[in-house]
Parts: sequence; C-alpha cells; structure tokens
Amino acid sequence: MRVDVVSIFPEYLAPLDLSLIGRARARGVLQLAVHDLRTWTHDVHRTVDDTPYGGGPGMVMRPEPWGEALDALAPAQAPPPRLLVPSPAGARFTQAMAHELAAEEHLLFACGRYEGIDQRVLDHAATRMPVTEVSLGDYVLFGGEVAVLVILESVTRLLPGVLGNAGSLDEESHAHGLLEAPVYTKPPSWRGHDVPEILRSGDHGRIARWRRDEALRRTAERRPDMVAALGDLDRWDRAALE
Ligand SMILES: Nc1cc(-c2ccc3ccn(Cc4ccccn4)c3c2)[nH]n1
Repeated sequence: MRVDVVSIFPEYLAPLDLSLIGRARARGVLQLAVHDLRTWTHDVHRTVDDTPYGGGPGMVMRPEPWGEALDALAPAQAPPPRLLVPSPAGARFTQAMAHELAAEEHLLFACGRYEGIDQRVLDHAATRMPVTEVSLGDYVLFGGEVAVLVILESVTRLLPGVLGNAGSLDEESHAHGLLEAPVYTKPPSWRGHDVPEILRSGDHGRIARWRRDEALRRTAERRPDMVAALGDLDRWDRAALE
C-alpha cells in the first residue's frame, strides 16, 4: 500500500517511523511519504492561509497550494488514490472503514489546519478521485495530523504480515462487534487480586465460553449500542446477558 500525507506540520507524523508502522515500511508492506504543503507555495512567506470569505474567526487554507499538491501526488495518468480528509464534519471513522481502507492501493491524506481547507479543493478533487471526509469523533482537534496517525495505525495493523499473531486480528474487539474480555498474565495472585481460575484451568472450551460471556457482559454494560447491533444471539449468549 502506498500512502501520501500532506501537512504544514510534517514533523507531527514522525511517530509513523516507530514500531509496527516503521517495520511495515521497512518490509515494504507500506510505502509512506509525508510532504510539507509549503512545497507547493511560491511566495517568499510560503503562505498557506487567508481570511475567510463572509468573515468570521480564524483563517482558511488557500486552494492553490492544495491544488498543486494533489496534482503532484495524484497525477492524471496514474490510477487515482483515495483522498482522505480528516474533518469534524466527516463520516465517523470505524473499524469497518479501517478494513475498507486497508484494501486500497493508494491513500492520500490531506491534513487541514486553521478553520479548514477551502471547500473547492475537495470539490475539484472529487471530479477525479474518491474523496472521503472522516471524523474521529465528536470533539474538535487543531488539525488533521492526529487523526491521520490514528487512521494509519488502525489500517496498517490490518495489512498482511504486520501483526505477528494473525489470530489476534480475529479475536480483537470490534472484530466480532463486542468489546474484548479482560486479559491477565503472571503472577497468578497480585496485591490480593487473583487471576480467574478458569483461565488457568487449561480447558480451552470453557475458557472460550468464559471470554465470550465476559465480552458480552462488558459490552452490555459499557456499549449497549453495540449489543443492539449484534443481531440474533444464541441461547448461551442470551444467558450471559441475563
Ligand atoms: N474528529 C475531528 C477531526 C477534527 C479536525 C480535522 C481537521 C482539521 C483541520 C482544522 N481543524 C480545526 C477545526 C476546528 C473547528 C472547525 C473546523 N476545523 C480540524 C479539525 N477535529 N475533530
């Protein structure tokens, strides 16, 4: 997968060199390039923003640098990338969207700042590539960079070979539509708190049932919306929720 990120703060994306994402890049699973939007400015002050038409607080990102950046990174003669624009007004980012993005050949992230990017940049881009505005949640950030870090981490871990134990992908939370069960490791007793006996029994059938019950119980307690979306439950699952 190829990923291009455009930002006026490219150093914000430095964590992408670390850990799993860094290894995915080193193994060629992910080709990632971060670009400074000011590369596509031509004035002495390298201006990327201007005052908003219609008045109001703050500044808006000018269309010209973005237009040239997208021309350079999504050339007409190549298959178009999917343009992702983090925004408070975007579609909510979910694990389902992470899976969708992990199947793309080329992702192009536009990180806005100030009060956002001139709308015409997105409108023009949409004439030649798929454009998705994406929100992390109902809170407001200073810009899109943090959202790109979150999105890229969730997408990269779905790429083939990135997670050592592929099984953990299947069992992870939000994969089955449930929150995960609690996890434990040694020592068996710690500050008066013991590991649930079942987990040390070696009975893998009962352990799987216990984990499913705990996942259902926690999801019902903390995210009833997720339980409602589960569809039909078998009698064991229903018993766990009683
Ligand atoms: N889930 C999200 C995404 C964002 C986000 C993403 C990109 C930008 C570019 C600028 N801002 C600041 C800003 C503040 C107020 C209204 C518009 N934009 C961003 C905020 N905040 N929360």
